[in-house]
Amino acid sequence: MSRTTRIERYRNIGIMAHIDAGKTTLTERILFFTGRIRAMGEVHAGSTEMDWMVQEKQRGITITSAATTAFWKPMRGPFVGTAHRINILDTPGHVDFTIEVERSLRVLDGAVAVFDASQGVEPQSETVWHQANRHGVPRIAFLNKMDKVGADFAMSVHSIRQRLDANPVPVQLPIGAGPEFSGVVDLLRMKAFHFDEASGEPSEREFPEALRAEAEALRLRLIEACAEVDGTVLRKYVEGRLADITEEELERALRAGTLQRQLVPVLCGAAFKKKGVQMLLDAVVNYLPAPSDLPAVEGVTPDTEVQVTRSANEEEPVCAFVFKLMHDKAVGSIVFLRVYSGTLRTGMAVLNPRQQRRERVGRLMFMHANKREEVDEVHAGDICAALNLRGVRTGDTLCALEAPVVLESLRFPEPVIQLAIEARSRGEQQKMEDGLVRLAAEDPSLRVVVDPETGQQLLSGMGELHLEIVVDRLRTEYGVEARVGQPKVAYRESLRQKVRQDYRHVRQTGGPGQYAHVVMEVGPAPRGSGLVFVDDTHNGVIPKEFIPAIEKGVEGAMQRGVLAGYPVVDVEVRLVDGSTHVRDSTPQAFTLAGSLAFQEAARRAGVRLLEPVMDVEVTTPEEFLGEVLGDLSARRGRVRGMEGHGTVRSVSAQVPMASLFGYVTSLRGRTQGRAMATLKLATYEPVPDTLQESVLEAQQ
Ligand SMILES: Nc1nc2c(ncn2[C@@H]2O[C@H](COP(=O)(O)OP(=O)(O)OP(=O)(O)O)[C@@H](O)[C@H]2O)c(=O)[nH]1
Repeated sequence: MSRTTRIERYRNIGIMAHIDAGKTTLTERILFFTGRIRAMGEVHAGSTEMDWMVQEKQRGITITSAATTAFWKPMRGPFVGTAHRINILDTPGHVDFTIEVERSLRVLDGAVAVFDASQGVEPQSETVWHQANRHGVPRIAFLNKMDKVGADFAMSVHSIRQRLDANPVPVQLPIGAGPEFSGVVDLLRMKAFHFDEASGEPSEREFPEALRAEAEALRLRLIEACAEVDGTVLRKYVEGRLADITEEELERALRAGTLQRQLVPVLCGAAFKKKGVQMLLDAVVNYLPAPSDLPAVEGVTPDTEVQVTRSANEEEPVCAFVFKLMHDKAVGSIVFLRVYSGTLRTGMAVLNPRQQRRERVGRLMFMHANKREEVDEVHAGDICAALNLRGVRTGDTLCALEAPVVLESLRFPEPVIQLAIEARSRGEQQKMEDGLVRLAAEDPSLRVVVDPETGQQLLSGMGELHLEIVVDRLRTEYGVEARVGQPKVAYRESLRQKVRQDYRHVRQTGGPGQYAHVVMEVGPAPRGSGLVFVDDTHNGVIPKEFIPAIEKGVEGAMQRGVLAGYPVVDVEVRLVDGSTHVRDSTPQAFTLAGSLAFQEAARRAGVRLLEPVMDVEVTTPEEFLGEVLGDLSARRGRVRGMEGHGTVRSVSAQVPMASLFGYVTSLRGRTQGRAMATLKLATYEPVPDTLQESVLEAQQ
């Protein structure tokens, strides 16, 4: 079966937004209008198609980004009447699930940024927006909830410009706002459309003269933005021939400007009322890129690390990226793939260079929320799922055997909190371990290690909600009722100063002996550098084959921690001297020597704890501002900024994670549920010495 839709007619998009801006509702409406589902699910009733995991239904928030496919024929614009395949990745808005956003942004080609038109840009939208900038994702903006009291189109556009430092270009102007919201003016065509109350269907109506001046002004702004990217529009604009500028020219310029990320077309509507959704679909096709519009992806060859590219073409050797794993009771492990080049067929052998494994491609399918459509092959541009790829991990590349390539992996966020859990019985122990292995494979922002002292499993993750959901999934999906400790801060350890360490590991108790001797300088390295290991030995005092063994030993010791079992970070180790024994020196002996030498050095250098410090953004009604500020300072918080419009204030502060447990709940309590907060990792800072003592005592 060859491909059914040409690659130029693909749009791989994500829908990104602040919690509650209406992503899930919008996605449901898109699926409705594109004919994939008949009855629209309502988020409240817990019956939507995309939010299908049990926890999602209970919590009404989107945890997993599900992928789904829809077909759309634009009603206007350059592609009018041609069927386009839109692959949609739903992305959660909660900051605890940033890995989900990150992996979606990694594989999608364009995005719709949804905002609540009564709020404008909210803190979480800023985070996601910057993530999208980092990935170079072209965007269009949808100002949702225009029907809500307080909806303000101009304020929202302004906040996109101010807070996101973007270039928003309205292509529509709403007719009415709040309960009076009834339609839009299309600024390219200068025509007015009315949305049917029941069906949301747009139909042309008489131009509202009261909006004429505002519409003209916005159209001029649109033309100016287009003139910056398109020569023809520029010429006509400069010559004052505004009336000669055609709809086609504006469409072309808007598309080019969006693809080059010079501008962001802005549309509006009310997803809940089905208003504006079809026009948004037109804009997705008209302004967002097809895979073939984008530069070829870059990767490196596995051994020689030579740069190579793969373009969105099915004749090229196959290359696909694993962006997500999911475990399914019925079919086992589901691997989500974005195919960048070539064709992947059932039964074909492919290479996974990072794991140095060959894999045979099993069943292939397209996903629609939790339903599946099996296919024999998938092509460049597709987003699909594959079964029975056993050795695969998130961030891996799958490629043709004869043309190996590794694409850049995903960035995994740092965990900030830790939770000890324990099975209630021996019988459950194994079940719990299996469950955790699977959950950690699905979610690379979850780390699981065994505490060597207590034998408990230690989970670390992005926040309280994140770990709460993991424990919940253990119960519902794996039937394990675990005993759960209090959440704790995921500290790190770092060295205070540089020391020289001479370490000789000698063992001669019958049988073959062990001998390894290393001399190294061990000290702190700049933030974020992990382990910098330098071999500075001369004249082969330590043969080259033992060097990686020493590094491995150091790495292991860093992972285990020296002071209180937290990983040691940012270390420079300079191996300067050493010696070997003809018979008794082995890689194992050198690994041990590396590990013990590091531990000894770290103890002498002194270790201090680093604590995660979070960026906290609180949005609160003005009347609670004093209360919120007082509470933040009691939590060792530093307020960094305050702004606000109307009676709402937003405060940004940095607060140590250690004093943030239960913050969101307590904030709600203090403000009658009216203030909201988002937390994300800002940095790691040394714990004050006086506090370090008490943290360590509490550990005992
Ligand atoms: N007034 C109004 N409410 C809307 C509109 N769209 C969505 N909502 C409501 O806003 C709330 C949040 O909608 P969701 O679709 O769950 O938002 P979300 O962004 O997907 O939320 P998360 O999945 O938790 O990130 C729900 O109560 C919706 O009914 C709209 O156009 N107008």
